[in-house]
Amino acid sequence: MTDLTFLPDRTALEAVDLGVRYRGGWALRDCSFRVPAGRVCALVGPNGAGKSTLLSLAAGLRKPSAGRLSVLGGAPGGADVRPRVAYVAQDNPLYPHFTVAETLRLGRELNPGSWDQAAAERFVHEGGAGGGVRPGARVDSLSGGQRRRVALAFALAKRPELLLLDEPMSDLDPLVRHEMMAALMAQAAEHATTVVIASHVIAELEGACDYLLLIADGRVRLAGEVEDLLSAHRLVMGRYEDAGTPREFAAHTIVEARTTGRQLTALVRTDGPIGGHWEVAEPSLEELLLAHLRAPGAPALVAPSAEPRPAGLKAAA
Ligand SMILES: Nc1ncnc2c1ncn2[C@@H]1O[C@H](COP(=O)(O)OP(=O)(O)OP(=O)(O)O)[C@@H](O)[C@H]1O
Repeated sequence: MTDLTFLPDRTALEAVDLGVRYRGGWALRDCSFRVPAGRVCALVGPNGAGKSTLLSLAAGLRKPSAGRLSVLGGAPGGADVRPRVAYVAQDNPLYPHFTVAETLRLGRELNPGSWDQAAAERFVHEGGAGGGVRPGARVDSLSGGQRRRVALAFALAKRPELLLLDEPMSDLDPLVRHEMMAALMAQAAEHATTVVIASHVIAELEGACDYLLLIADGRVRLAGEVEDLLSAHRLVMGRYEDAGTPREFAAHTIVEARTTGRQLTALVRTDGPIGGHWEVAEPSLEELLLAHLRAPGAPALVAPSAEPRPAGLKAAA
């Protein structure tokens, strides 16, 4: 985990009442949250939740229809913020007629102060199990996974303060996926880069991310330190043959309860002990996320570290 002792109060993303409306309706609605700097934040939610919309707002490619978003304390896409942010969209925007070497040369010219050519080349060419990419290869001759590798190299070599990644591993083979995730984590740790990574692959996020933003239907459902969110919940299991809710659960918030035969499994939000005969454990990240995704009516939980501090937004206004 990144040592944050030297980043006491900085904020990477801060949203207050943020909304984006397309023709078909609201893609994001009343979103308020904060992601402190130096975190590796998982951005999770079902298809159509608004994850890509949020990342494109943070990259300055789209304007909010309501509310405000600040990025590294400034306006998204602003002249002082843009050079400090790298964004890898789902479709790997690269120039198709450039070679890989030309693409990296462009990166160096666009980012003269910060570009790390050695890291870019290492990232692109050192493909384990044949995943490396030749410098002379044209971008439009690359496979989807090879193109993704070049796009990630381009973003990492910029040495951004904030790295926004939209489904970065989706078309990579398992070995390259592993290698890329390790490189991302190394970058985050060495340079205290804030990473916001949208992904549906929870196994990939578990262990890598220390912060979580779960959105569903355009609204924030969970936000905060992964550790805090996990410890605010309990997975409760046991035999239960009665109708209705077990009385021991009455003092707690039930996120989701399911019965299989006589076995009841519930995810409960609690800050106190759960009495009775129940087997109680802290959920895994996957159990926490799946229960919330299956229970869209459960109340939202925004941990104190993820609450926006409106003073921080003045800079972006
Ligand atoms: N350019 C657009 N015009 C109109 N509606 C859009 C546009 N882009 C996204 N939407 C709608 O906004 C909502 C959120 O889309 P978004 O792509 O942000 O979701 P997502 O969480 O990234 O989904 P996925 O996991 O499928 O990539 C969806 O209902 C989508 O149909």
